[in-house]
Amino acid sequence: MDDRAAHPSTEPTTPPTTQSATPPAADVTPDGATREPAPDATSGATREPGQGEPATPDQARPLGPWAPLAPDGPERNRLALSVRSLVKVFGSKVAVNGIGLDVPAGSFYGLVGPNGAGKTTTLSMATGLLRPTEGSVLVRGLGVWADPLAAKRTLGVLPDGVRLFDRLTGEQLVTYAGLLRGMDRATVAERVADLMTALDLTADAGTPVVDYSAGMTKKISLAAAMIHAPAVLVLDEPFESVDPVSAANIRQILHSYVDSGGTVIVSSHVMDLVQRMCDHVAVIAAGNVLAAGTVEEVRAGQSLEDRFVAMVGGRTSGEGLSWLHI
Ligand SMILES: Nc1ncnc2c1ncn2[C@@H]1O[C@H](COP(=O)(O)OP(=O)(O)OP(=O)(O)O)[C@@H](O)[C@H]1O
Repeated sequence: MDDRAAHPSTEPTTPPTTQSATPPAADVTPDGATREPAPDATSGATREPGQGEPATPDQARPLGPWAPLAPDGPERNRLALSVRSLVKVFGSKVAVNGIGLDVPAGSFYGLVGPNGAGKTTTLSMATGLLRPTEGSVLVRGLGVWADPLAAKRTLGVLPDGVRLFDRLTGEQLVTYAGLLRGMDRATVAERVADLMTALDLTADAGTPVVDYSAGMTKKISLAAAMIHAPAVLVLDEPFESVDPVSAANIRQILHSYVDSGGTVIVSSHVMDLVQRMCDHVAVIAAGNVLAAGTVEEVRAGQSLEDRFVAMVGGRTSGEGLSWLHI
């Protein structure tokens, strides 16, 4: 079944993304607020502890203390994420080469690209985990690097390859993430129980995360990213190592979240999954956006996988490995 058909996006179609010549964002330090951000238990990044009133989980209306963005407002207010001329250089390596992306609010947005394309680097800069060499990022109109505390309040992030406080149990880790977000203990306890059930982790709630399998670790990280019901979820490879039943449950949770007005940005290598699950997609290769828009626009009548291979190239015949043939 086509997941998207069952869960249509709440946002009108937008034209394919174009690069922009917007000048780089100022290299601004946190905005002079009197409170220092607390270390983040789940990602090692800094996050702001104070939050608005926690909301009651309710799939019929927005989950968090954020209002849906007005579909008829100015363009920057209709975008959950807006990336302009983003560059990241590591020594002599240009990992991200002037990327521009517009993610409509209320969309389920896929980011695809070959290994080393720059997806993780882009998402890390978009969520304030990695400082860009150049460029600007707005989350719901708030500058991630100009106004990091305000921008990060609206984000839930599942980073790739970032250490967790894995001596905590799964339950403790997610509880800690909720408390860092300034939520009250009763609400945190309620949501932790809900998340453990939804992600099939209840039986392992008391197990240290260091003893979790790769898939369980992915799921507990996802729970920590969702506990405060953020407006925008940025998930780097959320389905990697996750079993098919858990993956279906997670997809259902994410679709309900999008239906309620939330935005999901997800990176994945599984084209079929992205085609079925997402309503928008961007193809990245060698630090550049090759195509971006609705899934229908980007795949242009082909399967997303065929379109991806045609755009990205790099297929080899496997010749030269004759020694492997038995
Ligand atoms: N800290 C770093 N120092 C040096 N080079 C880096 C660093 N992080 C990433 N790179 C390089 O930047 C490029 C993009 O890496 P990135 O992890 O963003 O790719 P990706 O698209 O997420 O890849 P994959 O699909 O394999 O996860 C790669 O060539 C990588 O080697």
